[in-house]
Amino acid sequence: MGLKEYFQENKKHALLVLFLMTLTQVMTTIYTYLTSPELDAISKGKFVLFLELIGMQFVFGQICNVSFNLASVENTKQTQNLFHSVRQRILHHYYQQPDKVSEMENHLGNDLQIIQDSYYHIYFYFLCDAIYIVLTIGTLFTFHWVLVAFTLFVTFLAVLVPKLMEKYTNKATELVSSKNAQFLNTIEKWFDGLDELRRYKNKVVLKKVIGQDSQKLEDSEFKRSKTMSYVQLVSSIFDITGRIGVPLIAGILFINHQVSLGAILTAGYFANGIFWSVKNCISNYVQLKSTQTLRNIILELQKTSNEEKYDPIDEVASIEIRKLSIKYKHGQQIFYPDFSINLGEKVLLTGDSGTGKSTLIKTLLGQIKPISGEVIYRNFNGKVIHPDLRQIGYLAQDLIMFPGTIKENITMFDEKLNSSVQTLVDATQFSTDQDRFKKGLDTQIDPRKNLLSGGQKQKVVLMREMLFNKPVVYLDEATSAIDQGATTRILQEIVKTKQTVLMIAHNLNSNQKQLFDREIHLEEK
Ligand SMILES: Nc1ncnc2c1ncn2[C@@H]1O[C@H](COP(=O)(O)OP(=O)(O)OP(=O)(O)O)[C@@H](O)[C@H]1O
Repeated sequence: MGLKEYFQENKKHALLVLFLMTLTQVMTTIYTYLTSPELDAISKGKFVLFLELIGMQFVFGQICNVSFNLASVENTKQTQNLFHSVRQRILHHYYQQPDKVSEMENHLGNDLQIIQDSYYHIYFYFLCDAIYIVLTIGTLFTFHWVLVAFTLFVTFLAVLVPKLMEKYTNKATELVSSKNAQFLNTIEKWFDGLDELRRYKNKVVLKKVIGQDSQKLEDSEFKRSKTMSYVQLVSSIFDITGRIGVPLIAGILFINHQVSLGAILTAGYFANGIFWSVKNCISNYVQLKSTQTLRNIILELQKTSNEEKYDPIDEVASIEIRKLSIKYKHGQQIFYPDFSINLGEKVLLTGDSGTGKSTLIKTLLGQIKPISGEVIYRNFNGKVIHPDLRQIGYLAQDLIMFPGTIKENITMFDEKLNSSVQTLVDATQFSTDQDRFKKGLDTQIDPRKNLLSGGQKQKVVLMREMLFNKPVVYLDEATSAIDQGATTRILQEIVKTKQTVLMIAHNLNSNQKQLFDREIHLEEK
């Protein structure tokens, strides 16, 4: 992510910014240059010419002022449009490959802010300075070539510095980003359990872990700014040498009658301008380069969002597991018996706690990779297929609710489905629950607050599942908090469908169990 993307966002607009920048610097150069004929005019007693030159200087100064501010505003507009597109693409990436939320937050917040402040914002001033340096060095030629040679020599030395420091500054910026990600990650993990910490009055542990990561983040920020300061220190040495050197050489040339009196003063102004700009360019270049790794990461995130090719989920005719075993990092190996589930079958999965029921479903969903054996999905011809496992209906034990009304949580915000909701309310016996809320199904839900009871949440998510009627559905304790009567009614609805269903449940009575085609019972091995 860099200048290329900046231009691609809106070429015409980017060119306008470049034009306004160049105009600003041309006007600044002329503005400064006019000091020389002004001084020559006044020293020769030509007062009218002197006034005319002052008038011209005023006009050029104003044009410079207007064009600079316009360029700055237009640059912000272009950058913000680009960032909007980048945010959309990053969101798309995480939508397809849901990694950790804190990682996405870090990219969308902190990393984009670093790129904004240390790249696009800086680039604007970097280019302004670079254009100014080229123009003023060119103008120095009109005085004497020795001035140009000296300026180029000092500039060359000054440019070498950031090249040599690049590796260190880049590393320092990366460190800030990774420490920030770690900090957000810690906050996310610990704040989920905030109520529990309050319950046990354990603020100390929270302060300690957050404090440790915050300190690391602070240290990395300090290290980065220390590295940047060293670069600035070295470039200041060249800055002073250049500013004093140019008027000194111009003075010697004046004594030798090779330049006019006005040239000494103007060359001095130019030297100030050039070396001020060179100093800025160097520290800006270091900042620009320091964001390189980060910009590459953001660029990659935007690229990897291409959809993989999957077989449609409605082609699944059977699900088979063979010699499957799973092992968590610090856990025991779990072995599963071979079995297959055919199209439309309703299978109940039971077993003691910890025998690996939830793990099996996660493996069927491709969320966990087995250490041996395989999960095979086949189509109607018995051919192995690779369906998009994210399209399978899945009710995890942790139910996902969204900020919206109860109805929207059932229809997944698709208003066209509103008319089907009432049938589902009857099928899940949600009407008594619904009556407990003043606004019924239009009650707003805040996922962070427990407005709905466990059973009510399960009914809402079950209604969502029934409404979308996915060909394959995995249910993990989806009715565990629902009363027996409603559970029977819901199961009767589920077994009526054509869906292929695998359901984990431990609290079903024998009548409810009989609704299933068969039961697979897992045992500890
Ligand atoms: N993320 C994890 N990391 C390490 N071990 C895990 C993880 N998740 C589950 N386990 C372990 O794997 C084993 C199987 O867990 P799983 O949740 O699949 O069992 P289960 O049969 O669904 O249990 P329950 O009926 O209590 O929900 C357990 O011993 C558990 O401790």
